[in-house]
Amino acid sequence: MQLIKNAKVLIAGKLVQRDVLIAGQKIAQVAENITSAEAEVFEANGAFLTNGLVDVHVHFREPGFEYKETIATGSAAAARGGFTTVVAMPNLNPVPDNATRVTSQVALNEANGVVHVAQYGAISAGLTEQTISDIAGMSAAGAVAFSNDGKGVQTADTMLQAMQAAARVNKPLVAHLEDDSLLHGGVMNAGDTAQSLGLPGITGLAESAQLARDLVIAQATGVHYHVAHISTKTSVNLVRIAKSQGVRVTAEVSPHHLLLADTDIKGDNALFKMNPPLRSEEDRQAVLAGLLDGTIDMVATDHAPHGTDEKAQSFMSAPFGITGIETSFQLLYTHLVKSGVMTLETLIQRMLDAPVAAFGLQAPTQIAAGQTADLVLFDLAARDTIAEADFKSLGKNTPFVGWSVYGRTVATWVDGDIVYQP
Ligand SMILES: NC(=O)N[C@@H](CC(=O)O)C(=O)O
Ligand SMILES: [Zn+2]
Ligand SMILES: [Zn+2]
Repeated sequence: MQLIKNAKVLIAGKLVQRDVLIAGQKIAQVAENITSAEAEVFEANGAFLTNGLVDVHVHFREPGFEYKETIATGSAAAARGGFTTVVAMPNLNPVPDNATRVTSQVALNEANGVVHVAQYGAISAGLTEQTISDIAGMSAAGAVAFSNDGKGVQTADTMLQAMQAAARVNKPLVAHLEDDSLLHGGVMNAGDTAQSLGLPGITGLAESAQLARDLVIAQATGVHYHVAHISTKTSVNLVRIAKSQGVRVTAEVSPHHLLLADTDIKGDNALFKMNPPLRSEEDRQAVLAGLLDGTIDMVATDHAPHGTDEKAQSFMSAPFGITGIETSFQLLYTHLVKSGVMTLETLIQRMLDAPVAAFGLQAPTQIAAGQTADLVLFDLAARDTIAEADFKSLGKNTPFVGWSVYGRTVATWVDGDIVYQP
């Protein structure tokens, strides 16, 4: 048994002192003052205790690209970031695009993850085929949702079939929105910064045109359609309208699209290269407003580790993607909560309750007797400077290195066991 003493938990929007007793994998008791002779005491010193955060969009790279990340390193990074459940994307090699491969991927995640690692199945073979995969078979094999993340679904008929199949198993169909015919080799947001750096731009249309198409098909099929890494003002408006029309749509936004715009890119630095690209300041404000008013349901990091050499290349040739799972809570706590843009309660809703509800995940959202002890303790007063050397992730590719942040992770528990401590 373990006894967490003097934690602060959120009750009706207020931080309230509580002790939490853990027995085995579960919480046994929550009260103002618990004493136990047998339990090992963990002194929380007033740190903030919440259920572990949930990230529905990570890339763990195993199998196929273990030099970028493995399930062990990615999940250790997740634990350090305060996450106890993540959902891993299928852009692997081999791609989990049939029931057999999903079965082995689920087993690999379970064997190597220090947190709960749920798995996406691919919509189509190799992420690019126009014929859809066996969605029902992958669902039975344990896939919790379906996506071709990394690639847009190019034809409406493929999307229609995928949505019909996902609707039949009642699991989310998650869209990486990117119309290849509108890309023209772009590497960053089309705009003044791209102009001045002499780099080819990606317009917001590459995202929003496909989104408009998908929302209409989603309405026709009744599927739960989820927008990955939303990035433009037009997209936010489209989701807002669709919700008002009763379309079953949810959306996620990444920490980097909330905190950065293309105007922050000061030169040819590929640490700022990701897909979708950092957009305009107007877009950034629109996604933030969307997250605040609930049009955008949740934060997801799109943790996308790459090799240091790969990201040291120029903007033209480096791969798209930035890491995020180890820095997201601290960055958003510091720049949204501490700065007064949103409450801690809202941030936790967007990083825990909303993803669990939307994806129907097993993760606990309450600190109460009988609940699974997936917990994280954040010291909201502790200040850190984000440093590469501290990362558990093999990916060091983030432009947030050097940023000053609050909200250090003090400990993370999964199924009652401590899986991270500094
Ligand atoms: N976001 C990215 O820039 N890259 C992701 C793919 C993706 O999420 O589209 C990756 O797998 O590296
Ligand atoms: Zn994507
Ligand atoms: Zn992704």
